[in-house]
Amino acid sequence: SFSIDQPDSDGNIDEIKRYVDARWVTPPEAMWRIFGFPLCANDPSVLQLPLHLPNMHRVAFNEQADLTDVVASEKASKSMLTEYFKANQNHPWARNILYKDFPGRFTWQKGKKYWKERVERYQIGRIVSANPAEGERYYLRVLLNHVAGKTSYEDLLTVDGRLCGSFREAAERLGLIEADNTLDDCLTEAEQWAMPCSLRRLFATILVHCEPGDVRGLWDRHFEPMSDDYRRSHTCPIEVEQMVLLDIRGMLQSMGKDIADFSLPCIDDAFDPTEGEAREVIEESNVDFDINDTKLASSLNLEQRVAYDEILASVEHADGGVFFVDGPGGTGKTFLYRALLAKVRSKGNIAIATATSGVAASIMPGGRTAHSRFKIPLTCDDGASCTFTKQSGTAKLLRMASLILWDEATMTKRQAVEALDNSMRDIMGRRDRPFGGKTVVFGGDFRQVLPVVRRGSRGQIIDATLRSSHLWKGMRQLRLVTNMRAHNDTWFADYLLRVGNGT
Ligand SMILES: Nc1ncnc2c1ncn2[C@@H]1O[C@H](COP(=O)(O)OP(=O)(O)OP(=O)(O)O)[C@@H](O)[C@H]1O
Repeated sequence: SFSIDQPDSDGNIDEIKRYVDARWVTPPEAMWRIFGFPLCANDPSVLQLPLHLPNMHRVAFNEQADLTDVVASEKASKSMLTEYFKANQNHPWARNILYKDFPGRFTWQKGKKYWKERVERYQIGRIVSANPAEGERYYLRVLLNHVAGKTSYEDLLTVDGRLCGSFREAAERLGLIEADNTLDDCLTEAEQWAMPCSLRRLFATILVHCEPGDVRGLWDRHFEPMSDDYRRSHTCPIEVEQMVLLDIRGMLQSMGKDIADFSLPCIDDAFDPTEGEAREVIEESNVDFDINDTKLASSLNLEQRVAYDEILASVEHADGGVFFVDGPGGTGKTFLYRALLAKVRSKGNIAIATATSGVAASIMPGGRTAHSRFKIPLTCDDGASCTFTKQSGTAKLLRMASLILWDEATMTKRQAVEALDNSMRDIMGRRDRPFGGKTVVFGGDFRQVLPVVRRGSRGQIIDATLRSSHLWKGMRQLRLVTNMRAHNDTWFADYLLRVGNGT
Protein backbone atom coordinates (compact mmCIF):
# COMPACT_ATOMS: atom_id res chain seq x y z
CA SER A 1 0.00 0.00 0.00
CA PHE A 2 1.11 3.57 -0.37
CA SER A 3 0.19 6.90 1.08
CA ILE A 4 1.59 9.94 -0.66
CA ASP A 5 0.21 12.69 1.50
CA GLN A 6 -1.42 13.05 4.84
CA PRO A 7 -4.91 14.44 5.42
CA ASP A 8 -4.98 18.23 5.86
CA SER A 9 -5.76 19.86 9.18
CA ASP A 10 -9.50 19.28 8.63
CA GLY A 11 -8.87 15.59 8.02
CA ASN A 12 -9.66 15.83 4.26
CA ILE A 13 -7.70 13.75 1.79
CA ASP A 14 -7.21 15.14 -1.70
CA GLU A 15 -7.71 11.92 -3.70
CA ILE A 16 -7.05 13.64 -7.05
CA LYS A 17 -3.66 14.95 -5.89
CA ARG A 18 -2.87 11.48 -4.53
CA TYR A 19 -3.61 9.92 -7.87
CA VAL A 20 -1.43 12.41 -9.78
CA ASP A 21 1.48 12.12 -7.30
CA ALA A 22 1.40 8.35 -7.39
CA ARG A 23 2.47 8.09 -11.03
CA TRP A 24 4.61 4.98 -11.16
CA VAL A 25 7.97 5.05 -12.94
CA THR A 26 9.69 1.68 -13.24
CA PRO A 27 13.31 1.42 -11.99
CA PRO A 28 14.71 0.88 -15.54
CA GLU A 29 12.84 3.95 -16.81
CA ALA A 30 14.01 6.01 -13.84
CA MET A 31 17.63 4.99 -14.48
CA TRP A 32 17.30 5.68 -18.18
CA ARG A 33 16.01 9.17 -17.41
CA ILE A 34 18.65 9.91 -14.72
CA PHE A 35 21.44 9.04 -17.16
CA GLY A 36 19.76 11.22 -19.77
CA PHE A 37 19.68 8.47 -22.40
CA PRO A 38 17.47 9.20 -25.40
CA LEU A 39 13.94 7.87 -24.98
CA CYS A 40 13.17 7.61 -28.66
CA ALA A 41 14.83 7.53 -32.09
CA ASN A 42 17.34 4.85 -31.00
CA ASP A 43 19.41 3.66 -33.91
CA PRO A 44 19.54 0.97 -35.20
CA SER A 45 15.99 0.06 -34.33
CA VAL A 46 14.95 -3.47 -33.41
CA LEU A 47 12.26 -5.30 -35.36
CA GLN A 48 10.35 -8.05 -33.61
CA LEU A 49 9.94 -11.04 -35.90
CA PRO A 50 6.88 -13.25 -35.40
CA LEU A 51 7.27 -16.97 -34.92
CA HIS A 52 4.39 -19.28 -35.74
CA LEU A 53 3.58 -22.74 -36.95
CA PRO A 54 1.94 -23.08 -40.40
CA ASN A 55 -1.35 -21.14 -40.55
CA MET A 56 -1.07 -20.13 -36.91
CA HIS A 57 -0.19 -16.47 -37.47
CA ARG A 58 -2.16 -13.54 -36.22
CA VAL A 59 -4.59 -11.87 -38.62
CA ALA A 60 -5.99 -8.40 -37.93
CA PHE A 61 -9.37 -7.60 -39.40
CA ASN A 62 -12.14 -5.10 -39.09
CA GLU A 63 -14.84 -5.98 -36.58
CA GLN A 64 -17.57 -5.64 -39.22
CA ALA A 65 -15.73 -7.70 -41.83
CA ASP A 66 -17.15 -10.98 -43.11
CA LEU A 67 -14.92 -13.75 -41.76
CA THR A 68 -15.13 -15.85 -44.92
CA ASP A 69 -13.86 -12.85 -46.91
CA VAL A 70 -11.08 -12.32 -44.38
CA VAL A 71 -9.95 -15.94 -44.60
CA ALA A 72 -10.14 -15.91 -48.40
CA SER A 73 -8.08 -12.75 -48.79
CA GLU A 74 -4.51 -13.25 -49.95
CA LYS A 75 -3.16 -10.76 -47.43
CA ALA A 76 -4.47 -12.77 -44.51
CA SER A 77 -2.24 -15.67 -45.45
CA LYS A 78 0.90 -13.53 -45.26
CA SER A 79 3.15 -12.91 -42.30
CA MET A 80 6.78 -11.80 -41.96
CA LEU A 81 7.74 -15.46 -41.71
CA THR A 82 5.79 -16.74 -44.73
CA GLU A 83 7.09 -13.80 -46.75
CA TYR A 84 10.65 -14.53 -45.59
CA PHE A 85 10.24 -17.94 -47.25
CA LYS A 86 8.88 -16.21 -50.35
CA ALA A 87 11.77 -13.72 -50.41
CA ASN A 88 14.16 -16.68 -50.37
CA GLN A 89 12.36 -18.05 -53.44
CA ASN A 90 12.60 -14.72 -55.26
CA HIS A 91 16.13 -13.68 -54.25
CA PRO A 92 18.59 -16.56 -54.48
CA TRP A 93 21.38 -14.20 -53.29
CA ALA A 94 19.58 -13.80 -49.95
CA ARG A 95 19.60 -17.50 -49.18
CA ASN A 96 22.55 -17.27 -46.81
CA ILE A 97 20.74 -14.80 -44.55
CA LEU A 98 19.04 -16.13 -41.43
CA TYR A 99 15.49 -15.02 -40.60
CA LYS A 100 16.77 -13.00 -37.61
CA ASP A 101 19.27 -11.16 -39.85
CA PHE A 102 16.75 -10.44 -42.60
CA PRO A 103 15.83 -6.92 -41.41
CA GLY A 104 19.49 -5.94 -41.92
CA ARG A 105 19.14 -6.44 -45.67
CA PHE A 106 15.41 -6.08 -46.27
CA THR A 107 12.67 -3.76 -45.03
CA TRP A 108 9.24 -5.05 -44.12
CA GLN A 109 6.48 -3.35 -46.12
CA LYS A 110 3.56 -3.35 -43.72
CA GLY A 111 0.85 -2.33 -46.16
CA LYS A 112 1.60 -4.73 -49.01
CA LYS A 113 3.18 -7.33 -46.72
CA TYR A 114 6.45 -8.22 -48.38
CA TRP A 115 10.19 -7.90 -47.78
CA LYS A 116 11.75 -5.20 -49.97
CA GLU A 117 15.50 -4.95 -50.56
CA ARG A 118 16.95 -2.40 -48.18
CA VAL A 119 18.59 0.64 -49.77
CA GLU A 120 19.66 2.53 -46.70
CA ARG A 121 20.23 2.22 -42.98
CA TYR A 122 20.13 -0.96 -40.97
CA GLN A 123 17.78 -2.71 -38.60
CA ILE A 124 18.26 -5.49 -36.05
CA GLY A 125 15.87 -8.44 -36.08
CA ARG A 126 14.80 -10.44 -33.03
CA ILE A 127 12.64 -13.55 -33.26
CA VAL A 128 10.14 -13.53 -30.40
CA SER A 129 11.10 -16.02 -27.72
CA ALA A 130 9.55 -19.45 -27.33
CA ASN A 131 9.60 -21.69 -24.29
CA PRO A 132 10.76 -25.31 -24.73
CA ALA A 133 7.44 -26.34 -23.17
CA GLU A 134 5.74 -25.01 -26.30
CA GLY A 135 7.14 -27.95 -28.26
CA GLU A 136 7.06 -27.55 -32.03
CA ARG A 137 7.08 -23.74 -31.95
CA TYR A 138 10.29 -23.85 -29.94
CA TYR A 139 11.97 -26.28 -32.39
CA LEU A 140 10.84 -24.12 -35.31
CA ARG A 141 12.74 -21.27 -33.66
CA VAL A 142 15.83 -23.44 -33.23
CA LEU A 143 15.74 -24.26 -36.96
CA LEU A 144 15.19 -20.66 -38.04
CA ASN A 145 18.10 -19.53 -35.89
CA HIS A 146 20.50 -21.95 -37.60
CA VAL A 147 19.23 -22.71 -41.08
CA ALA A 148 19.13 -20.08 -43.85
CA GLY A 149 17.72 -20.05 -47.35
CA LYS A 150 14.58 -22.16 -46.82
CA THR A 151 11.69 -21.39 -49.12
CA SER A 152 8.77 -22.95 -47.21
CA TYR A 153 7.90 -24.87 -44.05
CA GLU A 154 8.24 -28.13 -46.03
CA ASP A 155 11.67 -27.06 -47.21
CA LEU A 156 12.62 -26.34 -43.58
CA LEU A 157 11.40 -29.82 -42.63
CA THR A 158 13.46 -31.44 -45.37
CA VAL A 159 16.85 -32.71 -44.25
CA ASP A 160 19.15 -34.51 -46.72
CA GLY A 161 16.25 -34.88 -49.13
CA ARG A 162 13.98 -36.51 -46.52
CA LEU A 163 10.84 -34.83 -45.24
CA CYS A 164 10.77 -35.03 -41.45
CA GLY A 165 7.53 -35.43 -39.53
CA SER A 166 8.19 -32.59 -37.09
CA PHE A 167 10.42 -29.59 -36.53
CA ARG A 168 11.91 -31.42 -33.57
CA GLU A 169 12.92 -34.34 -35.77
CA ALA A 170 14.41 -31.98 -38.37
CA ALA A 171 16.39 -30.17 -35.68
CA GLU A 172 17.59 -33.49 -34.29
CA ARG A 173 18.68 -34.77 -37.70
CA LEU A 174 20.62 -31.58 -38.28
CA GLY A 175 22.37 -32.10 -34.94
CA LEU A 176 20.95 -28.87 -33.57
CA ILE A 177 19.43 -30.59 -30.59
CA GLU A 178 20.64 -33.59 -28.77
CA ALA A 179 19.03 -34.80 -25.59
CA ASP A 180 19.21 -31.84 -23.17
CA ASN A 181 21.14 -29.61 -25.58
CA THR A 182 18.00 -27.71 -26.47
CA LEU A 183 17.38 -26.96 -22.83
CA ASP A 184 21.01 -25.92 -22.43
CA ASP A 185 20.71 -23.66 -25.48
CA CYS A 186 17.49 -22.21 -24.17
CA LEU A 187 19.12 -21.26 -20.86
CA THR A 188 22.34 -20.08 -22.52
CA GLU A 189 20.40 -17.80 -24.84
CA ALA A 190 18.27 -16.44 -22.01
CA GLU A 191 21.44 -15.73 -20.00
CA GLN A 192 22.29 -12.99 -22.47
CA TRP A 193 19.30 -10.87 -21.55
CA ALA A 194 17.39 -12.29 -18.60
CA MET A 195 17.88 -11.31 -14.96
CA PRO A 196 19.03 -14.09 -12.58
CA CYS A 197 15.56 -14.29 -11.06
CA SER A 198 13.99 -14.88 -14.51
CA LEU A 199 16.64 -17.52 -15.22
CA ARG A 200 15.72 -19.34 -12.03
CA ARG A 201 12.06 -19.24 -13.08
CA LEU A 202 12.99 -20.58 -16.51
CA PHE A 203 15.05 -23.34 -14.87
CA ALA A 204 12.08 -24.28 -12.67
CA THR A 205 9.79 -24.25 -15.74
CA ILE A 206 12.18 -26.56 -17.57
CA LEU A 207 12.25 -28.95 -14.61
CA VAL A 208 8.47 -29.09 -14.47
CA HIS A 209 7.54 -29.14 -18.15
CA CYS A 210 10.50 -30.41 -20.17
CA GLU A 211 11.59 -33.54 -18.30
CA PRO A 212 15.35 -32.93 -18.64
CA GLY A 213 17.42 -36.12 -18.40
CA ASP A 214 20.46 -34.63 -16.75
CA VAL A 215 19.10 -32.20 -14.17
CA ARG A 216 22.35 -32.03 -12.21
CA GLY A 217 24.38 -31.24 -15.36
CA LEU A 218 21.95 -28.49 -16.31
CA TRP A 219 22.22 -27.07 -12.78
CA ASP A 220 26.04 -27.17 -12.81
CA ARG A 221 26.31 -25.48 -16.20
CA HIS A 222 23.89 -22.66 -15.45
CA PHE A 223 24.34 -22.15 -11.74
CA GLU A 224 26.63 -19.14 -12.13
CA PRO A 225 24.30 -16.87 -14.13
CA MET A 226 21.35 -18.00 -12.02
CA SER A 227 23.15 -16.87 -8.86
CA ASP A 228 24.59 -13.55 -10.10
CA ASP A 229 22.42 -11.40 -7.86
CA TYR A 230 23.01 -13.42 -4.69
CA ARG A 231 26.78 -13.55 -5.29
CA ARG A 232 26.85 -9.76 -5.28
CA SER A 233 25.40 -9.56 -1.80
CA HIS A 234 26.81 -12.76 -0.25
CA THR A 235 30.39 -14.02 -0.29
CA CYS A 236 29.93 -17.53 1.09
CA PRO A 237 29.45 -19.90 -1.92
CA ILE A 238 27.45 -22.42 0.13
CA GLU A 239 25.07 -19.71 1.26
CA VAL A 240 24.63 -18.50 -2.34
CA GLU A 241 23.89 -22.02 -3.53
CA GLN A 242 21.32 -22.48 -0.80
CA MET A 243 19.62 -19.18 -1.66
CA VAL A 244 19.29 -20.18 -5.31
CA LEU A 245 17.90 -23.57 -4.28
CA LEU A 246 15.41 -22.00 -1.88
CA ASP A 247 14.18 -19.62 -4.55
CA ILE A 248 13.77 -22.42 -7.08
CA ARG A 249 12.00 -24.51 -4.45
CA GLY A 250 9.47 -21.72 -3.97
CA MET A 251 8.84 -21.52 -7.71
CA LEU A 252 8.46 -25.30 -7.98
CA GLN A 253 6.03 -25.26 -5.08
CA SER A 254 3.87 -22.69 -6.79
CA MET A 255 3.79 -25.06 -9.80
CA GLY A 256 2.73 -27.91 -7.52
CA LYS A 257 6.11 -29.73 -7.47
CA ASP A 258 8.59 -30.66 -4.77
CA ILE A 259 12.28 -29.86 -5.23
CA ALA A 260 13.17 -33.17 -3.57
CA ASP A 261 11.87 -34.95 -6.69
CA PHE A 262 14.74 -33.54 -8.74
CA SER A 263 18.40 -34.49 -8.40
CA LEU A 264 19.61 -31.11 -7.19
CA PRO A 265 21.89 -30.33 -4.23
CA CYS A 266 20.09 -30.75 -0.91
CA ILE A 267 18.62 -27.85 1.01
CA ASP A 268 20.31 -27.43 4.36
CA ASP A 269 17.73 -26.61 7.03
CA ALA A 270 20.22 -24.26 8.69
CA PHE A 271 19.91 -21.92 5.71
CA ASP A 272 16.18 -22.24 5.39
CA PRO A 273 14.54 -19.34 7.21
CA THR A 274 11.16 -20.63 6.09
CA GLU A 275 11.56 -24.06 7.66
CA GLY A 276 9.98 -25.60 4.60
CA GLU A 277 6.92 -23.36 4.63
CA ALA A 278 5.31 -22.54 1.26
CA ARG A 279 6.33 -19.24 -0.27
CA GLU A 280 2.76 -18.02 -0.59
CA VAL A 281 2.16 -18.58 3.12
CA ILE A 282 5.35 -16.75 4.11
CA GLU A 283 4.62 -13.81 1.81
CA GLU A 284 1.12 -13.45 3.16
CA SER A 285 2.14 -13.92 6.81
CA ASN A 286 4.74 -11.18 6.38
CA VAL A 287 2.32 -8.55 5.10
CA ASP A 288 2.77 -5.62 7.46
CA PHE A 289 -0.36 -4.11 8.84
CA ASP A 290 -0.45 -0.38 9.38
CA ILE A 291 -0.93 0.29 13.06
CA ASN A 292 -3.14 3.25 12.11
CA ASP A 293 -5.51 0.87 10.33
CA THR A 294 -6.23 -0.90 13.60
CA LYS A 295 -7.65 2.40 14.85
CA LEU A 296 -10.04 2.73 11.90
CA ALA A 297 -12.52 0.39 13.59
CA SER A 298 -13.33 3.09 16.13
CA SER A 299 -14.36 5.59 13.44
CA LEU A 300 -16.60 3.31 11.36
CA ASN A 301 -20.08 4.64 10.72
CA LEU A 302 -23.14 2.66 11.75
CA GLU A 303 -23.51 0.62 8.54
CA GLN A 304 -19.79 -0.12 8.38
CA ARG A 305 -19.86 -1.16 12.04
CA VAL A 306 -22.68 -3.68 11.41
CA ALA A 307 -20.76 -5.19 8.50
CA TYR A 308 -17.50 -5.21 10.47
CA ASP A 309 -19.03 -6.99 13.46
CA GLU A 310 -20.86 -9.60 11.36
CA ILE A 311 -17.79 -10.46 9.33
CA LEU A 312 -15.52 -10.66 12.36
CA ALA A 313 -18.01 -12.86 14.18
CA SER A 314 -17.91 -15.24 11.23
CA VAL A 315 -14.08 -15.19 11.24
CA GLU A 316 -14.13 -15.91 14.97
CA HIS A 317 -16.46 -18.93 14.61
CA ALA A 318 -14.37 -20.23 11.70
CA ASP A 319 -17.41 -22.01 10.32
CA GLY A 320 -17.82 -20.16 7.06
CA GLY A 321 -19.88 -17.27 5.85
CA VAL A 322 -20.13 -15.57 2.49
CA PHE A 323 -20.83 -11.84 2.45
CA PHE A 324 -21.43 -9.22 -0.18
CA VAL A 325 -20.65 -5.63 0.76
CA ASP A 326 -22.86 -3.58 -1.52
CA GLY A 327 -21.98 0.10 -1.58
CA PRO A 328 -21.98 2.85 -4.19
CA GLY A 329 -18.67 4.69 -4.77
CA GLY A 330 -17.47 6.61 -1.73
CA THR A 331 -19.48 4.75 0.91
CA GLY A 332 -16.30 3.49 2.54
CA LYS A 333 -15.91 -0.10 1.29
CA THR A 334 -12.12 0.21 1.14
CA PHE A 335 -12.15 1.88 4.54
CA LEU A 336 -14.03 -1.13 5.93
CA TYR A 337 -11.66 -3.64 4.26
CA ARG A 338 -8.64 -1.88 5.75
CA ALA A 339 -10.15 -2.08 9.21
CA LEU A 340 -10.98 -5.79 8.75
CA LEU A 341 -7.57 -6.69 7.34
CA ALA A 342 -5.77 -4.89 10.15
CA LYS A 343 -7.90 -6.59 12.80
CA VAL A 344 -7.37 -10.11 11.47
CA ARG A 345 -3.65 -9.61 10.74
CA SER A 346 -2.96 -7.95 14.08
CA LYS A 347 -3.99 -11.24 15.71
CA GLY A 348 -1.37 -13.07 13.64
CA ASN A 349 -3.98 -14.64 11.34
CA ILE A 350 -3.92 -14.66 7.56
CA ALA A 351 -6.24 -12.35 5.65
CA ILE A 352 -6.06 -12.49 1.86
CA ALA A 353 -6.89 -9.20 0.13
CA THR A 354 -7.73 -9.33 -3.56
CA ALA A 355 -9.53 -7.24 -6.14
CA THR A 356 -10.55 -7.74 -9.73
CA SER A 357 -8.36 -4.91 -11.01
CA GLY A 358 -4.73 -4.21 -10.12
CA VAL A 359 -5.48 -0.60 -9.18
CA ALA A 360 -8.08 -1.57 -6.59
CA ALA A 361 -5.78 -4.33 -5.30
CA SER A 362 -2.92 -1.86 -4.85
CA ILE A 363 -4.85 0.32 -2.41
CA MET A 364 -5.41 -2.57 0.00
CA PRO A 365 -2.44 -3.54 2.18
CA GLY A 366 -0.94 -6.72 0.71
CA GLY A 367 -3.50 -6.67 -2.10
CA ARG A 368 -3.17 -8.85 -5.22
CA THR A 369 -5.43 -9.33 -8.19
CA ALA A 370 -7.86 -12.19 -7.66
CA HIS A 371 -6.73 -13.90 -10.87
CA SER A 372 -3.13 -13.94 -9.73
CA ARG A 373 -3.77 -14.96 -6.11
CA PHE A 374 -6.30 -17.70 -6.86
CA LYS A 375 -4.75 -18.80 -10.17
CA ILE A 376 -8.01 -18.40 -12.03
CA PRO A 377 -7.77 -19.46 -15.69
CA LEU A 378 -7.95 -16.58 -18.17
CA THR A 379 -10.90 -18.10 -19.97
CA CYS A 380 -13.30 -19.63 -17.53
CA ASP A 381 -16.41 -21.62 -18.48
CA ASP A 382 -19.19 -22.95 -16.27
CA GLY A 383 -17.88 -25.59 -13.90
CA ALA A 384 -14.24 -24.47 -14.20
CA SER A 385 -11.76 -24.67 -11.33
CA CYS A 386 -8.64 -22.71 -10.43
CA THR A 387 -5.34 -24.06 -11.73
CA PHE A 388 -3.59 -24.68 -8.41
CA THR A 389 -3.22 -28.23 -7.15
CA LYS A 390 -4.17 -29.57 -3.74
CA GLN A 391 -0.50 -29.82 -2.74
CA SER A 392 0.48 -26.33 -3.95
CA GLY A 393 1.44 -23.36 -1.81
CA THR A 394 -1.71 -21.53 -2.91
CA ALA A 395 -3.91 -24.36 -1.64
CA LYS A 396 -2.07 -24.37 1.67
CA LEU A 397 -2.45 -20.60 1.97
CA LEU A 398 -6.17 -20.76 1.28
CA ARG A 399 -6.63 -23.54 3.82
CA MET A 400 -4.82 -21.43 6.44
CA ALA A 401 -6.59 -18.14 5.68
CA SER A 402 -9.08 -16.81 8.22
CA LEU A 403 -10.56 -14.24 5.86
CA ILE A 404 -10.65 -13.82 2.09
CA LEU A 405 -11.59 -10.46 0.56
CA TRP A 406 -12.45 -9.88 -3.09
CA ASP A 407 -13.16 -6.27 -3.99
CA GLU A 408 -14.78 -5.22 -7.28
CA ALA A 409 -16.36 -8.68 -7.54
CA THR A 410 -19.14 -7.01 -9.52
CA MET A 411 -16.69 -6.49 -12.37
CA THR A 412 -15.67 -10.10 -12.70
CA LYS A 413 -17.53 -12.90 -14.46
CA ARG A 414 -19.42 -15.18 -12.11
CA GLN A 415 -17.55 -18.16 -13.58
CA ALA A 416 -14.32 -16.84 -12.00
CA VAL A 417 -15.96 -16.70 -8.55
CA GLU A 418 -17.50 -20.13 -9.12
CA ALA A 419 -14.07 -21.49 -10.09
CA LEU A 420 -12.73 -20.33 -6.72
CA ASP A 421 -15.74 -21.89 -4.99
CA ASN A 422 -15.18 -25.23 -6.77
CA SER A 423 -11.49 -25.30 -5.86
CA MET A 424 -12.07 -24.25 -2.27
CA ARG A 425 -14.67 -27.00 -1.72
CA ASP A 426 -12.16 -29.43 -3.16
CA ILE A 427 -9.09 -28.41 -1.12
CA MET A 428 -11.05 -28.02 2.10
CA GLY A 429 -12.67 -31.42 1.59
CA ARG A 430 -16.11 -29.92 2.32
CA ARG A 431 -18.03 -30.14 -0.91
CA ASP A 432 -21.32 -29.25 0.76
CA ARG A 433 -20.21 -25.82 2.02
CA PRO A 434 -19.80 -22.71 -0.14
CA PHE A 435 -16.08 -21.94 -0.42
CA GLY A 436 -15.37 -25.03 1.67
CA GLY A 437 -16.57 -23.28 4.82
CA LYS A 438 -14.29 -20.21 4.71
CA THR A 439 -15.27 -16.64 5.49
CA VAL A 440 -15.27 -14.90 2.14
CA VAL A 441 -16.22 -11.26 1.64
CA PHE A 442 -17.05 -9.91 -1.79
CA GLY A 443 -17.55 -6.24 -2.40
CA GLY A 444 -18.43 -3.92 -5.22
CA ASP A 445 -21.03 -1.80 -6.82
CA PHE A 446 -23.24 -3.02 -9.66
CA ARG A 447 -23.77 0.64 -10.63
CA GLN A 448 -20.13 0.78 -11.74
CA VAL A 449 -18.50 -1.41 -14.43
CA LEU A 450 -20.04 -4.82 -15.18
CA PRO A 451 -18.07 -7.80 -16.54
CA VAL A 452 -16.93 -7.46 -20.12
CA VAL A 453 -18.54 -9.93 -22.50
CA ARG A 454 -17.16 -9.36 -25.96
CA ARG A 455 -19.96 -8.51 -28.34
CA GLY A 456 -22.32 -9.72 -25.60
CA SER A 457 -25.99 -8.84 -25.51
CA ARG A 458 -27.59 -7.27 -22.45
CA GLY A 459 -28.83 -10.71 -21.40
CA GLN A 460 -25.41 -12.29 -21.76
CA ILE A 461 -23.81 -9.54 -19.67
CA ILE A 462 -26.40 -9.95 -16.93
CA ASP A 463 -25.87 -13.71 -17.03
CA ALA A 464 -22.13 -13.15 -16.52
CA THR A 465 -22.59 -11.09 -13.33
CA LEU A 466 -22.26 -12.41 -9.82
CA ARG A 467 -25.98 -11.86 -9.23
CA SER A 468 -26.75 -14.63 -11.71
CA SER A 469 -24.54 -17.10 -9.90
CA HIS A 470 -25.97 -19.97 -7.87
CA LEU A 471 -23.78 -18.61 -5.04
CA TRP A 472 -25.60 -15.27 -4.90
CA LYS A 473 -28.53 -16.56 -2.85
CA GLY A 474 -26.20 -17.75 -0.12
CA MET A 475 -24.43 -14.41 0.20
CA ARG A 476 -25.32 -12.27 3.18
CA GLN A 477 -25.96 -8.75 1.89
CA LEU A 478 -24.32 -5.90 3.81
CA ARG A 479 -25.38 -2.51 2.50
CA LEU A 480 -23.42 0.72 2.84
CA VAL A 481 -25.39 3.81 1.84
CA THR A 482 -23.83 6.91 3.41
CA ASN A 483 -21.44 8.58 0.99
CA MET A 484 -18.37 9.32 3.13
CA ARG A 485 -16.44 10.88 0.28
CA ALA A 486 -18.98 13.58 -0.33
CA HIS A 487 -20.58 13.76 3.09
CA ASN A 488 -20.29 17.56 3.02
CA ASP A 489 -21.95 17.70 -0.37
CA THR A 490 -25.25 15.85 -0.24
CA TRP A 491 -26.31 17.16 -3.66
CA PHE A 492 -23.26 15.52 -5.30
CA ALA A 493 -23.77 12.27 -3.37
CA ASP A 494 -27.42 12.14 -4.54
CA TYR A 495 -26.39 13.00 -8.08
CA LEU A 496 -23.88 10.12 -8.13
CA LEU A 497 -26.51 7.72 -6.90
CA ARG A 498 -28.99 8.87 -9.54
CA VAL A 499 -26.39 8.36 -12.28
CA GLY A 500 -25.63 4.89 -10.93
CA ASN A 501 -29.27 3.94 -10.63
CA GLY A 502 -30.08 5.39 -14.05
CA THR A 503 -32.88 7.57 -12.67
N1 LIG B 1 -16.04 5.88 8.65
C1 LIG B 1 -15.31 6.79 8.00
N2 LIG B 1 -14.79 7.84 8.63
C2 LIG B 1 -14.04 8.77 7.98
N3 LIG B 1 -13.78 8.73 6.65
C3 LIG B 1 -14.27 7.70 5.96
C4 LIG B 1 -15.06 6.67 6.58
N4 LIG B 1 -15.39 5.78 5.63
C5 LIG B 1 -14.85 6.22 4.49
N5 LIG B 1 -14.17 7.36 4.67
C6 LIG B 1 -13.45 8.16 3.67
O1 LIG B 1 -14.31 8.31 2.53
C7 LIG B 1 -13.57 8.25 1.32
C8 LIG B 1 -14.15 7.16 0.43
O2 LIG B 1 -14.01 5.88 1.06
P1 LIG B 1 -13.56 4.58 0.27
O3 LIG B 1 -12.47 4.89 -0.69
O4 LIG B 1 -13.33 3.52 1.31
O5 LIG B 1 -14.91 4.30 -0.51
P2 LIG B 1 -15.24 3.16 -1.56
O6 LIG B 1 -16.62 2.68 -1.27
O7 LIG B 1 -14.17 2.14 -1.55
O8 LIG B 1 -15.25 4.00 -2.90
P3 LIG B 1 -15.02 3.51 -4.42
O9 LIG B 1 -16.12 2.52 -4.74
O10 LIG B 1 -15.13 4.77 -5.20
O11 LIG B 1 -13.66 2.89 -4.44
C9 LIG B 1 -12.12 7.97 1.70
O12 LIG B 1 -11.40 9.18 1.67
C10 LIG B 1 -12.22 7.42 3.13
O13 LIG B 1 -11.06 7.74 3.89
